Amino acid sequence: MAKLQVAIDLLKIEDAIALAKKVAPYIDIIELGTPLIKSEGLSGIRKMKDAFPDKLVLADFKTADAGELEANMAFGAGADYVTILGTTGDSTIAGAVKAAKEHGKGVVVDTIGVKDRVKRAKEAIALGAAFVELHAGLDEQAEEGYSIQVLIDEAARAGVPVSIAGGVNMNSIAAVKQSGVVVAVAGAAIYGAENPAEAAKALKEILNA
Ligand SMILES: O=C(CO)[C@H](O)[C@H](O)COP(=O)(O)O
Repeated sequence: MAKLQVAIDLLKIEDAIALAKKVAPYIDIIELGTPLIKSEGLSGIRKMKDAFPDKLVLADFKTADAGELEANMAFGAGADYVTILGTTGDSTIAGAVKAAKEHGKGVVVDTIGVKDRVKRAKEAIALGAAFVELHAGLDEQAEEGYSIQVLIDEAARAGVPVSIAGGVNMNSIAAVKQSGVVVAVAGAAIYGAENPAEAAKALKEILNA
């Protein structure tokens, strides 16, 4: 069954933890978004893990270099997963995987900016990534003509464990599930909802159906 990951793109850890408290019953992975980590630092990861010791916590570092060092920083602060950019060289991913193995944690490779996401996903899994995020970032989503369908089609033919991020919401979640993802990532559809708990519950119900 696909997991539900909430991407928390807020800037204050107190707000992020308050949101996570509302949605936790329906969420498998709590993601500290890149802006949140830049705003709050490693202590934000520690605070989130301390508040939710039974949840998987993902630090969306989007690391571009020094993979082993940065992954060690994330895992040392309590993260269960760290993201590494797929546009980096293989050695950066391999370094992060080495750190993940030492900590018993996982690396997620983020395909933001990658031209051939399916090809890179296969390479990243071969390097030891836990799963690969087929991702259209906030800027790409804002571009004219963007459709999450591209990611859904790629997930269906990837043949390796992938998540989808970039516009997962009530309109797309059924197709996202159908594509065979291991994780569906929802940010604005949850943190921007009038009732985040209801939004997370509704997404989770479709994933579980
Ligand atoms: O990592 C991110 C941006 O780089 C976002 O958290 C991710 O794209 C989620 O997007 P959305 O709010 O559309 O669900």
